[in-house]
Formats: sequence, structure tokens, C-alpha cells
Amino acid sequence: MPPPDRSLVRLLAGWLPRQRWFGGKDGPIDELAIGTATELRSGDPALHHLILDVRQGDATDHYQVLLGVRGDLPERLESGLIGRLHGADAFSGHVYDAAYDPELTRPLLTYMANETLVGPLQFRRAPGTGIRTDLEAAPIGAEQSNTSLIYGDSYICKLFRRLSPGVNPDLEINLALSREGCAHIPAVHGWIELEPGSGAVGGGGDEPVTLALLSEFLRSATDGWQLALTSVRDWFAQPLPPPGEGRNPFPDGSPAPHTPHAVPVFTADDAAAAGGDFGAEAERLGAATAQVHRDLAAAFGVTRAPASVLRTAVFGMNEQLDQVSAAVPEIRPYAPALRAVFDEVAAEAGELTVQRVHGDYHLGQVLRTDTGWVLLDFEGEPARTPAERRAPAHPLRDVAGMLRSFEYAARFLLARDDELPPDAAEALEMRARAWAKRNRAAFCAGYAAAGGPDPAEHRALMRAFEFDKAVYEIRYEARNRPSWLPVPLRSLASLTG
Ligand SMILES: Nc1ncnc2c1ncn2[C@@H]1O[C@H](COP(=O)(O)OP(=O)(O)O)[C@@H](O)[C@H]1O
Ligand SMILES: O=P(O)(O)O[C@H]1O[C@H](CO)[C@@H](O[C@H]2O[C@H](CO)[C@@H](O)[C@H](O)[C@H]2O)[C@H](O)[C@H]1O
Repeated sequence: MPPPDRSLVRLLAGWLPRQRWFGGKDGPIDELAIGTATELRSGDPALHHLILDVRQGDATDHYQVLLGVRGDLPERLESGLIGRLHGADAFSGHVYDAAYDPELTRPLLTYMANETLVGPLQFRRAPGTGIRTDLEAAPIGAEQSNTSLIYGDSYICKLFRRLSPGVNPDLEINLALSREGCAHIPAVHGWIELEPGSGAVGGGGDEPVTLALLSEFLRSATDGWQLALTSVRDWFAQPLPPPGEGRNPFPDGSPAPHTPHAVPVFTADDAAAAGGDFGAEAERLGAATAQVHRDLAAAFGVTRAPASVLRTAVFGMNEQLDQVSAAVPEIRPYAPALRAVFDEVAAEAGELTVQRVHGDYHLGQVLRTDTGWVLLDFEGEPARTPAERRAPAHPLRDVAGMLRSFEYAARFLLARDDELPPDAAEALEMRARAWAKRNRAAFCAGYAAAGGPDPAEHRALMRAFEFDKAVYEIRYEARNRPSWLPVPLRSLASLTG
């Protein structure tokens, strides 16, 4: 019989690729090893903290797993089952994802409150805060790149799944923005890190490696994606006008659709009649975004980047497009139009002012609380390298990310419904365009009015950033959520058409 740790490795290698947060779905795992294993609790149930070193081709990634071990596994924990091991060592019994086990996740709060050190793990409490230790955790149900636990209704603890060397930008930026007194982020209460120089996670130099972030849970907040979708649903549900009575939805002169279900102009009155208009919220979100950009500039500084930096960035855009075209054939018809937009920016490239930005900005990363918008998840795009995520960029990259998200929200219901009769689909496509147009404009107006660079004065750059993000999204959807692929594809068809 193989030694138990080899059996554990085999179980983990079968389980890992099925996890939503696993970033290597493109290819097989060539080798999996347990990089570090730290026992956080002995007995039954036991808790082990593992860092898995996962080699795929030439690249090795590092994933964090909280591993529970129990003799008998209660039914409520079965969804996290990784497998069963027999033997006499610490891992014998049912091994499972302990993120789903409140008995095992509760001690993490106690450790953070007491700033405990266990082996290479360092539990930290944010300066000037206390941490309650009597709360039970439940994992959040959302589709995520990481796993977040909600403790009572007080805290949310994000366990980073794919680990990067050094301090995670989410922690780094949240701490820096707190110091600036930024009103648009949740309070940081604590974090977990791997001591500097542990050698795990590809070195990490003299910086600790961030493993988890504990923040204030904004219980009464609703995320921007849900709010936007509600508004789109209301707009789609407006009764269609009788044939011939439709008005052109595009005041800028685009041709009226040749359909008996032509849609009305999306004026503020129409929107109010539909209920749930998002325009004023989009404008406030634009203003909050500009304020966070201002605080990021104050915390980390700004730099003047020569034209060559933008040309290099455009080279990267074309390179990403090549890679995605090779992997996802559906993007190929749009490639010439995308390349033309990228090349236009490269030809006109001048000096740019760059700074730290959000990096993966979309409606799912913002929460509307009773008092205003709060921004979350400053980690950057999961597929980028740690250096790319921390590199200064033009703030309009974030604006472009959010404009993409308005496109997504507008088309989400449509692109995933094959059942619509063709003329209804055409009419709803017009409504989707009108909704996106209205909210994109409101967001940009709020952003510029609050002091951000005016997107209207940087049209070519905005288009390049937006198309680059769309290319990223097409790869993201193909890899992670293939049934969503029509959403960015339809939006590309509309934006390049
Ligand atoms: N402080 C918070 N309060 C309430 N909900 C939160 C908070 N932080 C995150 N969330 C919820 O968790 C979701 C995922 O959080 P996020 O930080 O974006 O994780 P991931 O990197 O895994 O996508 C968000 O879309 C939001 O709905
Ligand atoms: O939030 P994450 O850091 O995990 O970001 C990744 O997943 C996002 C989806 O959950 C993805 O965002 C895309 O889908 C959103 C709707 O679900 C949409 O609002 C965004 O505009 C779109 O980009 C994001 O790209 C990815 O990095």
C-alpha cells in the first residue's frame, strides 16, 4: 500500500480541478505536491493548513486548502468531501474541505484576535481593532475565485485560493486606503500570512505571503450586479408598444430597428416608468470610483509613463488576442476590428499618468450600502502575474472594466435565452443597448464630475481598454463558465458592428 501522504496527494489531484477557484483548467496537472502542512487543530475533527504545489507544464502554482479530517462525516459536510483514507497517520479518515465546517473555521478568529503564530502561519489583527471570537462561519454561496466565510453578520474572511508571492494587493490596498481615510472600502479587521522567507509559494523574498483577509461584513449591502440586473429585468418587462408606434431608441441618429416591436427612447421618464432605473446609481458609482482613484494616487503616488509604456501595453493586448483566438474560435471574426482599435492607440501613443488601480473592476466588485458605494477585491485579474497586478496603470482601465460590466448586465438575460422568438430577441437587444448606453454614460459623467480623467476626452484609449477586457473575458468564460460565453461575444458584436 502506498504511504498515506501519496494517497492524500492522489485524492487532492482528483478534487482540485473540479473546484471553481482552480485556475489551471486549461490543461492536466503534471505533478502535485504538498508544499507546507501545518496542523492547526488535532483530534477529531482535526484541521490542517496545506499549501499545494501544482505543476502544469513549466508553471507551478500554489493553492491553499483548509483540510478537515473526521472519522465520521456528518451529512452537512458531504459536499466538501475530498475522499477517505485508511491508515494510522494524521490524515486517516474522511478528508474534506474544512471551509464548510464551522467547528474548524471558528478557531481562525481566535488566532487572529490573539495574533497567534503556528509554525510558518502568522495570524494578525489590524491595528486598533478588536475581533469577536464567538461567531460561527458559513461559506458565501457566490461564484468566486476565492472562498469567503461569513462570521455571524460581523465579518467576512476571504481565503485566497491561488497564492502569489508577497503581500496580496487586496490586503495592501485596503490597508493603504484605510490609512487615507477612504470612505468607500470595508474596514479591515485582520489577516493571515505566511512568515517571510518560508520558501513556500515560489520564494516570496522578505515579504510575508498573504493567505486570508478578514473585513467588516456589510450585511445590509446589495452587490452592483444584482441591482443592475433588477433594473434590466424591469426595463425588459415594460410592455412592448403596438406595431408602428415605436420610437427610435437612439437619439444619436442610429437607424430605428426594422421590427414591429421597436422600443421607446430610454429617457429618464421611460426609466422611471419602468421602475428601478439605475442611472442615478451608475452616476454615484462613477463618483465613488473617482474618489477611490484619488485616494490610491495619494497612497501610492502617480508616475508619468513615456509613450513606450503604452506601446508595450498594446503589444500585450495583441498578444492576448492571439492567444485567445487560438483557444476560442468564436472570437476570430472580431479579431481584425479589435486589432485595428489596438493599433490606433499604439500609433497615437503619448505620455500617460499612471497609478495603482483596482485592476478587475466590475459590478460584482461593488456593494451599495445605506450610505453609498463600497469597492471590494483589489486583487487584480486572477490570470495576471503578481507583478502585473501591482503595476501602475491608467485609471481609465478601471472605468473600461465597469463599462464592460454594464454591457454584461444588459445582455446577460438575452444571451442566455435561446427560446426567444426572433423579433422579440431583436427588440430586447435594442432595449439592452439602450440600457447599457444610458448607464455607461451616467457612470462616466459621475466619474469625470468627481475629478477623474474624462473618458470622453480619451475615446481611443477607452475603446482599446474595453476591447482588451472583452478579450480577457472571452478567455475567462471559455475556461470557467462556457455557458456565459455568448454574453461577451454578443457585446463584442454590438460594439464592433
Ligand atoms: N465586506 C463585505 N460585505 C458584504 N459582502 C461582501 C464583502 N466582501 C465581499 N462580499 C461579497 O462576496 C463576493 C465576493 O467577494 P470578492 O472579494 O470579490 O471575492 P473573489 O475574489 O473571490 O471574487 C462579493 O461579490 C460580495 O457579494
Ligand atoms: O470577481 P473575480 O475577481 O473572481 O473576477 C473574475 O470573475 C468575474 C465573474 O465572477 C469576471 O467578471 C465578468 O462577469 C461579471 C458578471 O458575473 C461581469 O460583471 C464582468 O463585467 C465580467 O468581466 C471577471 O472578469 C473575472 O476576472
